[in-house]
Amino acid sequence: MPAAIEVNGVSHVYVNGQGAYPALADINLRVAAGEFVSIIGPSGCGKTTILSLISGLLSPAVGEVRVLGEPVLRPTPKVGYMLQQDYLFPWRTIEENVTLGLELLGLQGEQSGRYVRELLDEMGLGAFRQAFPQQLSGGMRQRAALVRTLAAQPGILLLDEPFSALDYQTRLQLEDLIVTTLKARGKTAVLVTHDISEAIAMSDRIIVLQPRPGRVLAEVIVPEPIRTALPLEAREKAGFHELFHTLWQLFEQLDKKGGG
Ligand SMILES: Nc1ncnc2c1ncn2[C@@H]1O[C@H](COP(=O)(O)OP(=O)(O)OP(=O)(O)O)[C@@H](O)[C@H]1O
Repeated sequence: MPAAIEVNGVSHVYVNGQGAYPALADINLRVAAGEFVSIIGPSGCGKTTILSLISGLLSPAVGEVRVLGEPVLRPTPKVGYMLQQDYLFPWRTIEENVTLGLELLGLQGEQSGRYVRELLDEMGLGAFRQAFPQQLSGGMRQRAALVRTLAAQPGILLLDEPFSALDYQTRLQLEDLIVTTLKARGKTAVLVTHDISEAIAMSDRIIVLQPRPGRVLAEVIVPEPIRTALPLEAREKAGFHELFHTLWQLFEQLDKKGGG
C-alpha cells in the first residue's frame, strides 16, 4: 500500500523581486495512512511551505510530492487544509459556511447534508446551524472551520497552527476533539505547530526542522503510553516530560547556532 503522503527529495526556492530564497532542502517524508504527524521547528524553517507543497498550492523546485500514490499537481478535495484563522464568511450562517466547499465542488446532496449535520452535532454546534460566525466564540468558530474542512470527506488533513489564536483552555479542548474526530474516521493528519507539548500530546510522530534552508533535523516516534492517550491526559503520562526536554534541547541548540 502506498504511503498517504510521500515527499521525495524535495527542495523549494522562493523567487521574488529581491532574489531567490532557498526555503527547503532535500526533504524526505513519509506519512502512513491514519498516522498523525507533527512538524515543529523555529520560525521560518519551512513548515508551512511543506504543507503548501503537500496540498498542491505550490510545486517543488526539485523532487516530488505524492498523495495516496498519485503525484500532486494541484489542490484536490482528498486533502483538507485548516488554518490558524477560521476564514468564516460573516454573511453566511454556520451551516452555509461549512457547506461552502461542497457547494463549490458540486457535492451538495442528501448524504453530504446528513454528514455535515452529524459533524456539527459532534462538535457541539448542532444548535448553532443558523447562527452567524460573530455570534460564536473563537473555539466554536474553529470547530466550525474543522467541520468545513471535513465536509468533503478528505482522507488527509493539513493543520497549520489551528489553535494558536485560541486561549489555553479552549486549545486543550480542541486538541482532544480533533484527535478523537480524526482517529475515529481513520484520517491521516499533518500538524504544523510551534508548541512542543501540543506536538507530543497529539502525534504519533514528530519531525523537527532546522532553518535556512529547512531540513529535517530529527524525527521522533512518540512512545506509548503517550501516543494512544488523548492529548489532555497524554501530558500526564510517563515519559512526556523527558520527551519535552529532549525536543526543547534540540530547539536550544538551533538557537545557539542562530537558527531561530
Ligand atoms: N512567498 C515567499 N517569498 C519569499 N520567501 C518566502 C515566501 N514564503 C515564505 N518565504 C520564506 O521561506 C521561509 C519558510 O517559510 P515558511 O512560512 O514555510 O516557514 P514556517 O516554518 O512555516 O514559519 P512560521 O513558523 O513563522 O510560520 C521563511 O524564511 C520565509 O520568509
